Amino acid sequence: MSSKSRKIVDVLNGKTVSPPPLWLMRQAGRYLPEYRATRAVAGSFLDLCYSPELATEVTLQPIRRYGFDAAILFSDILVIPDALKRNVRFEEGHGPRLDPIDAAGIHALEGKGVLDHLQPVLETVGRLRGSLPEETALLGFCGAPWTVATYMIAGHGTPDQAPARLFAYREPKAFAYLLDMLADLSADYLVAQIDAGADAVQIFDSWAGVLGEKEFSEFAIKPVRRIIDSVKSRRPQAKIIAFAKGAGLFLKTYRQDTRADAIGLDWSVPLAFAAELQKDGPVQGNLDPMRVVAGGTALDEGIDAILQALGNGPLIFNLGHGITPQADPENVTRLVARVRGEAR
Ligand SMILES: Cc1c2[nH]c(c1CCC(=O)O)Cc1[nH]c(c(CCC(=O)O)c1C)Cc1[nH]c(c(CCC(=O)O)c1C)Cc1[nH]c(c(C)c1CCC(=O)O)C2
Repeated sequence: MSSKSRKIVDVLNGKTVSPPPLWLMRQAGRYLPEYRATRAVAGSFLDLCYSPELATEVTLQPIRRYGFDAAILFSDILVIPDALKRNVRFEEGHGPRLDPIDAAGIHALEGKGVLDHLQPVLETVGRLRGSLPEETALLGFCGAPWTVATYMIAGHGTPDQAPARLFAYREPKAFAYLLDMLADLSADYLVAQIDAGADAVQIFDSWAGVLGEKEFSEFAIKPVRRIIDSVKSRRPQAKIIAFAKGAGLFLKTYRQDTRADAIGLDWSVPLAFAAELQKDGPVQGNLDPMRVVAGGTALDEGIDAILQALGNGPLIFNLGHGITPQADPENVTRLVARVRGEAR
C-alpha cells in the first residue's frame, strides 16, 4: 500500500485526527443529479449493483464532487438474500420486496453459490481501489444478520419489524439457524471485499433499535461478534465499524462484546454519552440527516456541537443515518467545508 496513510484508517487505529475525516452514509444516492442520471440508464436497482462499470461510477460521483475521506462501495445489504434466491426486487416508491421466508424455507437455504453470485460486486471493489485517489479510503459493507433477517422474514420493510420479532419468539431454532448462516456468509463476503481492496468494512444494523435487552444480546451482538471473530481470525489487520441504529444505552456493551474497532452513532445518542463511548475507542456519527435538508444555521449548529463534543478524540464525522433524497447537494458542500474548518 501507499506511504500516505488514509485518515479514516488512522482513526480506526485509535488516533485522533484533526479536523476529523468524514464520509456520509448513502453518499451515493438520489440527492445527486449525476446519480439519478446513471440510475436512469442502469435498468433495475439491482442491475446497477451488479454492474461493475456503473457501480464504480456512482461510487466515485460523491468523491469527485466533495472529496470525502472515504468512498463506500455502491451495493446493498440485500444482495445476500438475492444471492440466496429470495427474489429481491426494488419497486419504485415501495422500497425492497422479497419472497417472505418461513422455518422450512430457512432450513432449505443453500449458501454455496453466494460468493459466486456476488463476484460482480467484488469486481467493483477492485476497480474502485484502482480508480480512487491514493488518500481516499475504500469502505466495504454488509448488513448485520438481524437487519437482513427482518427483510427476509417480512418480505418488505416494516415500521417496527414486528414480523421478525414474532417469528424469533415462535421459531427460535429456525431463527437462530438463519442468523448463524447470514453471519457466516457475511464474514466470507467481508473477507472477500477486504482481499479485493477495501480498507475497512461497516456492518449496518439499521433495525437494532427495536430489540429488547435479551434480544439485543442474542440477535444484534452475538451474530455481529460471530462475523467479527471470523473476519479477524482470517484477516487480523481488518478494521470493522459496527453501526447499530437505535441501540442507545446498549452501545457501551455493544462495542465491548462485538469487539468492533469503531461504533457508529445515530443522532439520538446524546453527545455527553457519545464522549463517554469515545473513551473506549473511535466513534462515527452522528448528525441528524434532516439538518442537511434544513441547511443554514440548523446545519452549522449541529456540526459544531459534534466537533466540540467529539473532535478531541478519535472521530469519523458522519450522519446518524443515510442522507435523504431531499437533501440539497449545496448543503453537503457547506457541511464538508465546515467540518474541515474552511468556513468558520
Ligand atoms: C436497510 C438497508 C438497505 N440498504 C442498506 C441498508 C442499511 C443502511 C440503512 O439503514 O440505510 C445499505 C445501503 N444501501 C445503499 C448503500 C450504498 C452505499 C452508500 O452510499 O452508503 C448502502 C450502504 C444504496 C441504496 N439502496 C437503496 C437505494 C435507493 C434505490 C434507488 O436508487 O432507486 C440506494 C441508493 C434501496 C434500499 N435498500 C434498502 C432499502 C430499505 C432501500 C429503499 C429505501 C430507499 O428507497 O431509499 C435496504
